[in-house]
Amino acid sequence: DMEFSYPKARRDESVFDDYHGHKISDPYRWLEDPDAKETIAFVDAQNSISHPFIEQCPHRQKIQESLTEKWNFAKYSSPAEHGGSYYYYCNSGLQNQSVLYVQDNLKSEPRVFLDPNSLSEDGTLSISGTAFSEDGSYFAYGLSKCGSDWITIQFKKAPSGEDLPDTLKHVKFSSMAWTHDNKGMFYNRYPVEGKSDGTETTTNLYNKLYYHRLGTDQDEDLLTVQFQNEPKWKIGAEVSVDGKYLLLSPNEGCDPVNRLFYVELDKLPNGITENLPYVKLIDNFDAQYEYITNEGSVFTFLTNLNAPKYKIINIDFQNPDPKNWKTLVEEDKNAVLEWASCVNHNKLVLCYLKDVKNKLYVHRLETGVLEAEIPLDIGTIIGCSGRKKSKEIFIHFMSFLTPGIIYRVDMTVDKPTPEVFRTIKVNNFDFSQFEVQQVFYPSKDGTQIPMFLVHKKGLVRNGNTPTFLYGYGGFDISMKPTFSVSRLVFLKDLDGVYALANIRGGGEYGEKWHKSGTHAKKQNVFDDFHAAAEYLINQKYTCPKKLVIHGQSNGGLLVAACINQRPELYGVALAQVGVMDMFRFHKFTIGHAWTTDFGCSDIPEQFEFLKKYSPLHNIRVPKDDIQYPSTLLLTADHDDRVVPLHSLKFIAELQHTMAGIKKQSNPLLIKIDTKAGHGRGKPTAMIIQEQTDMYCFILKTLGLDWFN
Ligand SMILES: O=C([C@@H]1CCCN1C(=O)CCCN1C(=O)NC(c2ccccc2)(c2ccccc2)C1=O)N1CCCC1
Repeated sequence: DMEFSYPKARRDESVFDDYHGHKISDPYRWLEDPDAKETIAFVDAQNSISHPFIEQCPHRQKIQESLTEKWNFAKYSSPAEHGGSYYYYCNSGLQNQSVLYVQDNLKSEPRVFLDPNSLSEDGTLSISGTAFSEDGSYFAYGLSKCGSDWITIQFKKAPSGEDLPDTLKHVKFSSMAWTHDNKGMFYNRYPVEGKSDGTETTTNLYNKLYYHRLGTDQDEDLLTVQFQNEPKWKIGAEVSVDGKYLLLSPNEGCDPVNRLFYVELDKLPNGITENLPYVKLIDNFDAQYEYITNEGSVFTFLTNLNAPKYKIINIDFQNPDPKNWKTLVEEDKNAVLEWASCVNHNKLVLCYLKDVKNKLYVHRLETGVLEAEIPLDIGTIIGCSGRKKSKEIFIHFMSFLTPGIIYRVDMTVDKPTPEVFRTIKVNNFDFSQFEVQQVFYPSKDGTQIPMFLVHKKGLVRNGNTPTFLYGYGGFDISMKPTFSVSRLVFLKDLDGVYALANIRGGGEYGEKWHKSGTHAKKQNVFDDFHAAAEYLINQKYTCPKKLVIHGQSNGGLLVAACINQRPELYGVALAQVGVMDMFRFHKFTIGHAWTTDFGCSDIPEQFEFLKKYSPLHNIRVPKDDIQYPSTLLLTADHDDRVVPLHSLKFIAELQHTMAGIKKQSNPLLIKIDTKAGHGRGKPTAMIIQEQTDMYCFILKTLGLDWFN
């Protein structure tokens, strides 16, 4: 094992903060300025030790070839009908970005409608957000550079694809809502203050809703809604299916809660103007109200009001008092209602998650009565396209060993049955040699936690199989079975086990499950993950040295907190774009929106529970002969969701703490990519490089040979 000499990073012991009487030093505060020469030098110095370690992997070439070859299969989205034409995404296999195609009908010759690959050499320009006008004659799309959350909105005529000159800048976390006269679109902007290319860390406050009239300049756009006394609020905007209402759903963080205001568009004396007058239908953050459809003034919402697993209610805007609200579909205590869609004028398609498996049902809109189940295999619905006026829907199904099946369902019949519209195929991969099982294991407090295991059939449990454990644990986000070709490399070529732990904080069992992994209960998330590792070890799947843990974003925080707490339990830790400084995260970009899960160090009792697990503030030399696992942090210079400073400060503190400690022979490294962001929109070439890097790190640190 190489004895590492880590780059020396200046420790400024003079920097500290007083948190409610606690003096907390922050010696790497200077790393919070991404443009400082010293920070750039630190990044280069770190890359200059992590690159060679990863590049010198003897199997790198074979790994890259194996990943590239398996990645090279055609990927499709469900088709969606707009203005009588059908649109769908397709990636022929190794294209950096998927291409949007249009065809006159489902059988006719497709034409390229929008090919993002033609817009940048290296594929770092990606589509982020799209919206067709009501009659399908205009198409708005957001373009993101290098994976930043900032987008520039541009427009095309549809279905011709002819470019229009309109360009909307300084857009982030935006709705895109057309008025049904096809004359313009509502969208969100943040105030302009300095650099905004995705490498800045400045906070995003005072989100505003504008209306853009097609054919005019952006500086003529109308500032239609803003909340000057609520800097954290973001304004979700939607136009109702009949075009008569603008629905405003302000939210102030990431909790599934929103207020609900509305504007009757055809009652505006002068049409759309600045400072639209809105009616406050629901003026609290007690619950979420997600618009499904409306019949006149009777609106149908998906809500978690007194229903942590969600239900469907009707609110008549003419009789808005909550005592007049009606439940259309009751909460199901045994399944989470994830989304609902109105199709074929009078049907509701409801998608449930039951023990982390999706189920689809059809109900009557008028009565809420169940009409039929749409039969599906065990797996995940990753997409559904169809609108109120559609007579058919397309469902995109996926699971660990199913790359994708797109079904068409005729919604005009009594018993809607899925017919295969398209099957996504992976060439020369024999899925029959693998199996998936779902197990339930007890966490520290006895809570039963679901976990998926994927591995070759006939696996011998000898306690020595390389195992890859993935988790997230927050923000009401559920980790569902999906297909990943890179995972198959691990299963096939390394004879490994892949484990997906559905730990608390996610949405797998609704709002109670989410809440039980937040604020003062965040430790439950880490306990659930430790317990997953212990289960895999006690059941003889693997041993600590062969156990790889991986998490991204909130999952990067999970991995970092877990190796601080139980370094002896894990062999390799991959913490990608993680949140590491729990005292300061709310100061940067959209970090203030995460206090709904994390809390905030400005509040004394919240500082107390953050202090207990904040990765940056809980690094210490493990006791006895225990050392930190082989650790690789990954981040990128255009990540403006979780700014890179989190990972830079964490690796600096970790290397400082363990430098010179003889027993720490496992490498503690970070890789900072350029022209990349938090993850969304990353081009295929960069994804393959990143997966190759991770596998090289795993192979080298697990001392594994490469089989294929
Ligand atoms: O990235 C994150 C967290 C987790 C999920 C979304 N997220 C975010 O930080 C999302 C930030 C931007 N954003 C909102 O603040 N509201 C969303 C939203 C979307 C999905 C879920 C929750 C909020 C929005 C709402 C309405 C209209 C437009 C946008 C949105 O995109 N984290 C990074 C690490 C910790 C949490």
